[in-house]
Order: sequence, then structure tokens, then C-alpha cells
Amino acid sequence: MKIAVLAGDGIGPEITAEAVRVLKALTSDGLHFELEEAPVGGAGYRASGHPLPEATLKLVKGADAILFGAVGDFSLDTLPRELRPEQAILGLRKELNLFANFRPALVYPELVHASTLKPEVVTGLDIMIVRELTGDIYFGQPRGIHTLPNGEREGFDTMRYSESEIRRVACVAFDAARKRNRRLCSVDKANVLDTMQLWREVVIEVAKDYPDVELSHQYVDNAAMQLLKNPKQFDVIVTGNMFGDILSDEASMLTGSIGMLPSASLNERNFGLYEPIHGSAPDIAGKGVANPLATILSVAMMLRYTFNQGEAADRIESAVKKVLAQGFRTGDIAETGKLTVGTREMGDAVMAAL
Ligand SMILES: NC(=O)c1ccc[n+]([C@@H]2O[C@H](COP(=O)([O-])OP(=O)(O)OC[C@H]3O[C@@H](n4cnc5c(N)ncnc54)[C@H](O)[C@@H]3O)[C@@H](O)[C@H]2O)c1
Ligand SMILES: CC(C)[C@H](C(=O)O)[C@@H](O)C(=O)O
Ligand SMILES: [Mg+2]
Repeated sequence: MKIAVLAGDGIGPEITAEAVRVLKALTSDGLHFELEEAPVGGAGYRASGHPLPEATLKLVKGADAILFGAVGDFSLDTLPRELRPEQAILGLRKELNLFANFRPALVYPELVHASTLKPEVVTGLDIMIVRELTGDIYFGQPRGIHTLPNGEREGFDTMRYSESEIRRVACVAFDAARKRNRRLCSVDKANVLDTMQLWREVVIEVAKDYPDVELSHQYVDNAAMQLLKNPKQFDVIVTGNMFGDILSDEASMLTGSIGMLPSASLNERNFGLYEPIHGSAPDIAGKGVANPLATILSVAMMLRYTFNQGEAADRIESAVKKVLAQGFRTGDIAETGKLTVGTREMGDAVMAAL
């Protein structure tokens, strides 16, 4: 199993190092991983003048899966957009056609205290957000900043989705719902946006092939509120690129921390990029305090989705549950006044539990 390891910027290298240790530990189970690292994001720009260097792209194209840390470097924010670190992850998603993004939000019993919501609202919460990842206002043309006849500048981006783009992610979400509790909520803004009216129409068409899955619809503003009011009403949520970005960060706080949410970004062949949903966290980078569990759990998703190694994935997830039960906490998930561990110690604990 060939894995390209792209650690990226900020806390990226710290959290990725722990996930790589976990992968290497599984080698003793008879699994064989070939790991190769390459620079990406700000690190890619500094190494070769581009956030997604040619050599990095070549490496990922020859790999079976990608383990991704995070990109983002505020000191490069003045660069033209195409050279900024974030273009690396956007470029990989587009180039590799990773349209289906799975972002599970799971509340571990030991972390109920860390949730921003009351225990009875989040205990046992287990939802899956399926975010479309290669379309929407993120990639729609035209876009830009131009000067109006009156001399002021205007910025513009275009929200667009074709029927086939909506259909394929809807199918993925219905399939996921079928394997879970057979409830799918499609989140859109069909009351205002034409793109989203089409979204709703196509989702309803696709639903005809899934009579066993209960489909509901919510406008995104209501969905953002419902996630805080009664998150357990959801099983699978399917939504567009931008709404999914925002709702998944929101959902992370139901679980206690953004440092707990892994993700899988897949194409039609289950080739995948696996990354935590958070960013490079410049405010804590280099301090050794970042929570590595989202990245470690992303490795479990990789084993399950791309490599069909469900047992190994279960082992990682059980190890994470065990360290939480043992009381290991990085700062983001700690109770006030309680002892915390750093990134490396959390990795050590997971290794020991494995
Ligand atoms: N996929 C990605 O690579 C990705 C995702 C999101 C943001 N970004 C980029 O990251 C940079 C920083 O963005 P931001 O500050 O808006 O979001 P962020 O997710 O990096 O950080 C938000 C907050 O969450 C905390 N946090 C994040 N991950 C954590 C972890 N593992 N453990 C403990 N705390 C954690 C941070 O310290 C910060 O306070 C920006 O350049 C942004 O574009 C990249
Ligand atoms: C860094 C950025 C391009 C990215 C996104 O908006 O998709 C991030 O926020 C994410 O959630 O992976
Ligand atoms: Mg995001």
C-alpha cells in the first residue's frame, strides 16, 4: 500500500508524525506500507516556488492514498491566490476528482464534558456529513476582482453545480445512509439560490432509487441552528462544498474539539485523500500541543475506505477510545484544571493502546 505523506504547514508536521507512527506500528500485523513524504502548501512554495510542486503531484498520482496534514501560512497571504498554500489542497481535490468528502462527527462518552452543548443533547451523537468537494462557489467561473465603471472594485465568485455533480454525491450519500440508519437530510438554500433549487430537484430524483432511505430537506440557516438544538435528529447530511465546510466545523464542537474530526475525500474508485478537517493552527504551531487524534482517525478511515482493512481500522479506533477512557487529554479536550498531554504523549498513548 503506497501512501503519499503530505504534512504541510503549521501543526501539519506535528500531527502527521503521530499518524505515521500509527501506520508503521500496523506493519507488525503483516500490513505493508510504503510511505513517501513530499512538501505541500507553504512548505511546497518555499521548497520549489509552488504550493503543489510538480514532484508532489507526481508522487500522489503514483500512490494508492494520501495522508494530508494541513496547509496555511498567514505570512504568505499577500501572494497571488494561485500561489497561496490553500491552493494545494484545492488543487489536489480537483485534480484527483475527490468529489465525495466524508466528515463524521462522533461524540465519545469521555468527551461529553468537552462539548459546547448539554450532555443530554450530545451523548451518543454519531452523524456523517457528506460534503461535495470539487464544485460550488469554490471552483465556479467566472470569478475575480474587477473595476466597475464608477472606479470602485468589485469581487465576484460563481456558485454552480451541474446535475451530474449533484447526482453523484447524492448517490454516495444515499449509499452511506443505507449502511447506517437510513436517514438522509439534504441541506441547501433552495429558497434563494437557483443552483440550490437544482440541487434539491436532483436529490429528490435520486431518492426514487432509494425508497428505503428517508429523505428530508433543510435550509442551511435552519440546519446550522438545528445542529445546536437537536443534533441527534441527523444521521447523514449531504450538502454542497461551502455549506459543508462551515457545518462540519460547527459539528466538530459538538464532539468537543475540531482536533477530533477526521475526513476522507474520495473519487469514484475509492482513491482517497485523508486529513483532519482542521487547518494549520498557526496559533499553536511548533508548541507540541496540537491534538493528533483527528489525523490518527483519518488513518483509520484510509484503511477502511481505500484499503478495505476494516479490522486494522477498528484497532486504531479502539486504541483512540482506550486512550480517552484512560484519561489522556490534549489541551483542546481537557477539563479545566485537569492535567494535559502534548501531541507526542498522545501519540505515545495511542501506540501503547495499539
Ligand atoms: N485542509 C486544510 O489544510 C485546512 C483546513 C482549514 C484551514 N486551513 C488553513 O489553516 C490556517 C489557519 O486557519 P484557521 O485558524 O481558520 O483554522 P484552524 O482549523 O487551523 O484553527 C482554528 C482553531 O482551532 C484550533 N485547532 C485546530 N486544530 C487543532 C488541533 N489539532 N488541536 C488543537 N487545536 C486545534 C487552532 O489552534 C485554532 O484556535 C489558514 O491558513 C487556513 O486557510 C487549512
Ligand atoms: C483550507 C480550505 C481551502 C479548506 C476548505 O475550505 O475546504 C478547509 O477549510 C477545509 O475544510 O478543508
Ligand atoms: Mg474548513
